[in-house]
Amino acid sequence: MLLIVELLLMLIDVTYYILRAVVRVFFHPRPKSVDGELCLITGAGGVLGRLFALEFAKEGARLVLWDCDTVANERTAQMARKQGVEVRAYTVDLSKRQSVYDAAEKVRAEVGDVSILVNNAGVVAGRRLLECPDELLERTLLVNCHALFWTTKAFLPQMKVRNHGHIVTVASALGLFTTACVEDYCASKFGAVGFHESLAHELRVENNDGIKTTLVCPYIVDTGMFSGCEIRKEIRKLIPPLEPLYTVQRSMKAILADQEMICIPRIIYVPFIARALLPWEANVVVYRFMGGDKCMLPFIKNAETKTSCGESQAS
Ligand SMILES: NC(=O)C1=CN([C@@H]2O[C@H](COP(=O)(O)OP(=O)(O)OC[C@H]3O[C@@H](n4cnc5c(N)ncnc54)[C@H](OP(=O)(O)O)[C@@H]3O)[C@@H](O)[C@H]2O)C=CC1
Ligand SMILES: CC1=C(/C=C/C(C)=C/C=C/C(C)=C/C=O)C(C)(C)CCC1
Repeated sequence: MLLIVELLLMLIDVTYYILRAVVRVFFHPRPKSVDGELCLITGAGGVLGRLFALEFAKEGARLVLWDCDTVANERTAQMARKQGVEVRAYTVDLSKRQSVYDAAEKVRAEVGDVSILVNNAGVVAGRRLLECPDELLERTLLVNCHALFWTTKAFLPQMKVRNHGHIVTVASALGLFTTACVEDYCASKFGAVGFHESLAHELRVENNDGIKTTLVCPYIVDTGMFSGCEIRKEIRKLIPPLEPLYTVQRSMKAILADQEMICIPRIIYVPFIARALLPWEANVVVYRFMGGDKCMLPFIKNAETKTSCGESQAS
């Protein structure tokens, strides 16, 4: 009897959450305030990181900016200060666990407890697997995936004490489905998605419901990180690369609405669902038709591969 009652209650909840998600497509819930919150953004010297910093500054958040590129990070800090908020910039190499823990200790001592963590930094090797130095492949995993563990371990304890906070993971559409020649990147972003989801479950199971999580999965963004990557011409018109500002503004809407996940644009949910529903070969023929199978070839050909922390190296 109890089982049947619980089953019915569960079905009512499922229906409620589906309807709520549909309604929220048309009517956005009121955004929460982050005024005065301490927000840490990784990769803040990069394109999306800088825009996240400026958007959070607009909302009145105090900022802690992390990047391995000191000059670019400081530039972001200067731009954000113009919005009248307190900003501290730190040079951190996210591929080194100790660098993350040391910087986190400094932040706690010099600024205070972080309540919003935006894990945004990311890299890609941009070479064919068999031609890529092991260190470059390893770096992708360290920065895009392992660093999430260290930043979260560093800042979650203080969020738990107050049962208040927000952890944002900037993953990728390539954390939900895959394409050729970006094995390092897909593995790291699938890892990021798995990490994020498990953490979200843990927070609920432990009743830390004041700590919110948001997973951001964008399609190609015009930041230069994947320059050359393109799909079939006719389909490109339907799904063009995203504008960086649009991507960050859509992400901000989701974050401020405490939305658990966002695919940008929404059409990206389709290949994500198709990957799970269709046989592998069926997905392959769709990818081939849309030019999704070879979309990275011009990118890896083109790529002047960046090595860790601002240096450059021709491929
Ligand atoms: N651009 C795109 O098409 C998409 C991007 N994304 C994700 O969005 C996020 C931001 O990307 P985007 O703004 O385009 O990329 P950028 O390269 O512009 O920014 C990434 C920033 O992270 C920094 N960074 C790299 N390695 C480290 C490290 N070891 N320690 C500290 N900082 C580091 C980079 O520094 P440096 O320049 O010195 O390497 C750079 O400033 C990434 O996670 C990316 O995977 C998701 C979907 C699509
Ligand atoms: C594979 C594939 C596609 C192309 C996806 C691309 C090109 C994704 C690029 C994502 C990037 C660059 C993410 C960075 O984090 C389509 C045509 C959408 C649908 C069919 C399957």
